[in-house]
Amino acid sequence: MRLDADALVALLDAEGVPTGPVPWLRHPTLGRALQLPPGFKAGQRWWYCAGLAHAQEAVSQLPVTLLGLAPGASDPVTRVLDLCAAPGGKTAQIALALGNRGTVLANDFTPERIAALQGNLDRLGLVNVSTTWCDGSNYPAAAGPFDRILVDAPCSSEGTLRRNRRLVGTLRTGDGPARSARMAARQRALLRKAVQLCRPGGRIVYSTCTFAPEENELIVAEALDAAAGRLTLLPVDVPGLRVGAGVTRWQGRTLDPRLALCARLWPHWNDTGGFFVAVLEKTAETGAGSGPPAHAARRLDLAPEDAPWLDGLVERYGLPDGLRERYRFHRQTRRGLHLAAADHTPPVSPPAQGSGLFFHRTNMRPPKLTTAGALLLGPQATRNRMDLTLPQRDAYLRREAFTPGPEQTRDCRPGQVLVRYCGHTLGVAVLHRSGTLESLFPRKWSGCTAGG
Ligand SMILES: C[S@@+](CC[C@H](N)C(=O)[O-])C[C@H]1O[C@@H](n2cnc3c(N)ncnc32)[C@H](O)[C@@H]1O
Repeated sequence: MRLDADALVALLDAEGVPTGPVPWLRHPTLGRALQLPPGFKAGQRWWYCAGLAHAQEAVSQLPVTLLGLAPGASDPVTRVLDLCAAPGGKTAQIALALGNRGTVLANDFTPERIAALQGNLDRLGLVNVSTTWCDGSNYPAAAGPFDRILVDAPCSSEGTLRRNRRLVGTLRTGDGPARSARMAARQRALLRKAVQLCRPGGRIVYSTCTFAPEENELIVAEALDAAAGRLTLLPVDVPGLRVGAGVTRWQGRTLDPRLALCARLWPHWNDTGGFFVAVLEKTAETGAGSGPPAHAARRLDLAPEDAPWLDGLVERYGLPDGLRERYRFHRQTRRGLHLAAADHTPPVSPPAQGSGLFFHRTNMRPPKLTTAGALLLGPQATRNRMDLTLPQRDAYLRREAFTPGPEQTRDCRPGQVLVRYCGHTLGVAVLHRSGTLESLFPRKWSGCTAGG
């Protein structure tokens, strides 16, 4: 989030949107979360498009809070793998909890879902994430080891029944056990891989949004068995959250009693979706040898021939010196330039789909700062920026052209300018010599056109 909770409450208050606290949800770096009214469509609001905040079901925020991402200096967390990441709500939470620094690898199996994930990361200005496209159960060992791994596994989604009524029909067909068995094979392989990739002393959180023990406790039980005492199940103790114990008897079988430490979230207990979560700590290496080797890092350097692109942007918008110390600028594609956190070190293998944020499109004339780049760098710009009125803001988000007043354009030369509303950057526009302002707000982001 680009706004802290108090500033967001004030903004929502001014728009007549009531909010309440989520008493059990508080993170040392992220602060507190807000409860929005039922059915509220955050994705259509201007502040959402400007990347000021993100909306996510409350219970879905639990796994990341249990990863323990802000431990003391003696146990620094800098490398995190999100093995089943798309569309990226939890990745964003991880990246923000690390203070937009370090290295988060966000992996998924489905390319279209990776594109949605990248869209969320771009909107929120997250520069410490590389995305990878792999079957998580075959994730290359060369990428590890990781301090923390989240396995938010694909599942039969029974816990989403409250907001996904179509599931009722599916559940009535009675093929639940067969579906769970299919899912379980994938979940088992994903958790096994996570155990392999985690460093000794590191932590793995396994979660699903389903109730079936075959997809939950039985998967964790197999991981504990395979680890032969070198994996510890930690209790889930979240003040203010009522948590059910994991099942230890199922279909006439008595299971490992430690499984009671897993957490079941029943919808009627905390007014949330249904959820399952287990927190595992790797106490020593589980396989033969001394553990996964340190990964080979990919270089993210700005080629000398690309430096003028950056200089041009700094000049146009009056950006401060020191950007090169703050970010690693680099070219991943012919389309343009990316930037990543200075200490972001993605591995050579698997190759990243994207590292950091695509900020400057250089394959067009004139080149263009992307909207994601504008949202990130805009607050540091000192010229060629323009403040919009409320009707102009909505016209801009609807990609409509309009003519701003002379007092609005005083600070701007014709060409590309940054547009802002209430001090928050919205994106890029072209100020024509005729005085017309042409919106360059991306069509694919215009779920936001309702304004409000
Ligand atoms: C529950 S969703 C993840 C939700 C995500 N963590 C979030 O918070 O937005 C499960 C994801 O796992 C992905 N998936 C399924 N099988 C996979 C596999 N073998 N390897 C990696 N990802 C997989 C699916 O494409 C899906 O995006």
